[in-house]
Amino acid sequence: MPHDTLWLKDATTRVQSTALGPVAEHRGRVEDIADGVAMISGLPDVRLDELLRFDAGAFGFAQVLEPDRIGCVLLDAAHALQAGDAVHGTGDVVRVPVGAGLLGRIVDPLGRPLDGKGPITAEATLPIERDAPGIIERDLVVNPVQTGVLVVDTLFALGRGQRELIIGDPATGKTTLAADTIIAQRDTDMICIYVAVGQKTSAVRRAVDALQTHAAFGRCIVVVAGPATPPGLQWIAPFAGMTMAEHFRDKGGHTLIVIDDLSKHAATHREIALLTRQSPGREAYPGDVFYVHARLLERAAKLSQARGGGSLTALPIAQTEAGNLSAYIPTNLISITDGQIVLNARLFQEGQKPAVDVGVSVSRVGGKTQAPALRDAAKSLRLGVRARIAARHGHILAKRIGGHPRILACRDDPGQGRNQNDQREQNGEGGRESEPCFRLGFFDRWHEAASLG
Ligand SMILES: Nc1ncnc2c1ncn2[C@@H]1O[C@H](COP(=O)(O)OP(=O)(O)OP(=O)(O)O)[C@@H](O)[C@H]1O
Repeated sequence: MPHDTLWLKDATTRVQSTALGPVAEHRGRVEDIADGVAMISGLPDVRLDELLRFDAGAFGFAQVLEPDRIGCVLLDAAHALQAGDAVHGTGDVVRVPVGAGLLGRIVDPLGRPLDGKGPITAEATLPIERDAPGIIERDLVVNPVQTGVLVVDTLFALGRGQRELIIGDPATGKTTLAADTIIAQRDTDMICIYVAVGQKTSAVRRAVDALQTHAAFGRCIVVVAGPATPPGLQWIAPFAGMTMAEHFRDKGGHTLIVIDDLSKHAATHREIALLTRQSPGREAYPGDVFYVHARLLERAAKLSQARGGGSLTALPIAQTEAGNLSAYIPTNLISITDGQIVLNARLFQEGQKPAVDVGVSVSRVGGKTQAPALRDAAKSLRLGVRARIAARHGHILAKRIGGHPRILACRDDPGQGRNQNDQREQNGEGGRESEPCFRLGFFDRWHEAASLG
């Protein structure tokens, strides 16, 4: 058959197989745009978290659905957008590339390279929001994660699949502790993901330099959402990092994710919530901030053998102000995680580095990964250190004396201790019992209180 006839046949087949009927398409309209958030009308079928495409080429995702409009969080800079621009729903959610092609790379939360080393070769693209493994799919945390930091590995051991919070005031060595942990994995089968949310570029550079200097970068992925990036990108960064980590975990591998830090992520969540006019709650955070972090960290897990036996260990970082662990976000994160390593600004200033506060740090599951002899030694060491701290700072300890539980307090100042040495008695069960059930005494020195037992 001559060439021109072949072409005609091919073209005819293509035209016949093309649907040329009318196509209905919803086009929304930007009503208002400011500070990385756009309010959009005219897209009634859009679903929560759906990826939206603007005619100018930018993307965002639906964060708030109201009857007549949508709060869309932008993933690109807003300067090319304005009120009146057309918007389309994509029917998809935000996805990130995953796979070994990301190792040794610095990317943004959408997996776009930031290191100038060319495009990423992805094995797949997966949604940033995925369900956490269910109870049947999980296994016990039994394998250790060595951090290379003696005080952590002995007193607050970590296990694969654990979630351990690193918390402390600004510049107390939180990032350094996390970076040391990543460096300690360089000769193991652990893949590490470092997610920097709203961190200064110089701090991220320092962490990356440390990883490169110690030859640990080849097994790492660094996800960076700097303070100058749109709030939407900062918001998705921990979720994107989790998806990248889960890919290796689901193939039976072992991964460690460091999220630096969730206090800044919570602040971004608050900023977006206020801009989309959601009701503020405690400290002006919206009511769902606990759920956001719980559903994120719940994705860290040790999987059962039936699911491949992989693990995802999470080291989220949080910042405190003046050592206040009872602020809203720190208490949320402490209750979500399996323990916390508290870095103390005073210890740091005294030159103790890492400035781990043994008195208030804890690892709730990692002890099971230690050899029994080491676990016992660590327990008595912890108690000894805490007793000394109590003696120095007047902490209160509970103790059973003569069959009755008593609360003992020690004071640094001998005079003050003596003055308050009146034993106050408190009847149990609302005063119905005649025998005193608790006694509160103040003692000058810890050994005085301890000797009562
Ligand atoms: N174990 C350590 N030994 C020596 N120097 C340390 C140690 N830990 C931290 N530092 C130093 O303390 C400074 C602050 O450390 P780092 O950036 O890790 O703190 P951070 O708590 O993460 O700070 P930020 O709150 O700004 O994120 C850095 O200059 C770092 O080099």
